[in-house]
Amino acid sequence: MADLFDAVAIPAFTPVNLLTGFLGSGKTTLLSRLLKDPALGDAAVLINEFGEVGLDHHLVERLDDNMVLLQSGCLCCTVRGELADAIRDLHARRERGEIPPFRRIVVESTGLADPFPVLSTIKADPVLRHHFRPGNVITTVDAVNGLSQFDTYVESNRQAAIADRLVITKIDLAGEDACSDLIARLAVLNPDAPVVDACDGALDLAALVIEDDVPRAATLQSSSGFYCDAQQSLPAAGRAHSADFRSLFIIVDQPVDWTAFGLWMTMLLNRHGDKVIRVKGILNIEGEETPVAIHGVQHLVHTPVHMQAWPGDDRRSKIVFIVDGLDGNLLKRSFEAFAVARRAAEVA
Ligand SMILES: Nc1nc2c(ncn2[C@@H]2O[C@H](COP(=O)(O)OP(=O)(O)OP(=O)(O)O)[C@@H](O)[C@H]2O)c(=O)[nH]1
Repeated sequence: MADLFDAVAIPAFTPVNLLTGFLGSGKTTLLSRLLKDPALGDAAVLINEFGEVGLDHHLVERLDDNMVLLQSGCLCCTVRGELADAIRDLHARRERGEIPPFRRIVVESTGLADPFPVLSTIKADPVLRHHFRPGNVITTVDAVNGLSQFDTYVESNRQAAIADRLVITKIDLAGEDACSDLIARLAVLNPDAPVVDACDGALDLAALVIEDDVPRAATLQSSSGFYCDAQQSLPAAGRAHSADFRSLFIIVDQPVDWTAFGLWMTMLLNRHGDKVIRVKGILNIEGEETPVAIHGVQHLVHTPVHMQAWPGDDRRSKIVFIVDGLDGNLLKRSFEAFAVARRAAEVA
């Protein structure tokens, strides 16, 4: 196997790119696009998720030895050691020729991660610092929810402030005019980083990641001038996380009735969207061969996506909720009530 790999020159210091951005802002979507770019075909990927169970590595729909899931906690607090271990392990396996000789690592952090400790892990580790170096930090910012997230969550400010590239997502939903205040805020948080539109068809994805290349696409500018109250928008010091985030995980054994589920989720987000910061899941829908991925970000319900195949043998539906100040039992009871109501309707 090593013969196949010999031709690829491994850089003296392999860059480690951080892909960050608040919950549901489009990191995994951008990662999937990045990995399809031939210029990034030789990247190893580390994915970290907040919550008991990770789904993102399934949603990326690329599974190989160079894709590693860092689970069970947040990269900036509980799994920092795991990050260093995972990079060391990739390095050792590359040295032994056991995996394709990646020339870059892309780390997708949780939507709640503070990027500073993540980056310092690479610099501080006695082994890693001789073989790896920090690459560009790419931060996704949600055009629909971004401004209110800056106002509410210190994490999103830190993620934007450290970026080398700021990628605004969901402009297709928000409209360009609605983004000028957001762009103005970004100009205060991080005046040096180019701000680009994820939906821009001309966007050079590889240039987001590869250092020294300025992304080829129109850099966005605010039409309303660069006003912003810096005192409000800059990160506050203090706790690792700005709110009492909890994750909740529901598994459903039986195939789900799509109409009833859609109704339940829409009602949940209408009523509690301020507290349900993120919902994502892979559902086994009655009558469908392949799974459907669902996404909600606060009050916003995204269009469901039909996946090409089941990621493994487990055909149960799995849904992850990240809530801020919402009673998890209430949510579970509401879901059970929905399931019970459905069973009653089936019997009738
Ligand atoms: N319309 C639209 N939807 C988008 C865009 N970017 C992402 N989305 C949708 O937003 C939802 C969340 O996207 P993800 O890529 O999973 O977001 P994430 O940041 O990885 O989420 P977490 O890992 O949970 O923090 C999905 O339904 C995506 O399809 C965009 O530019 N336009």
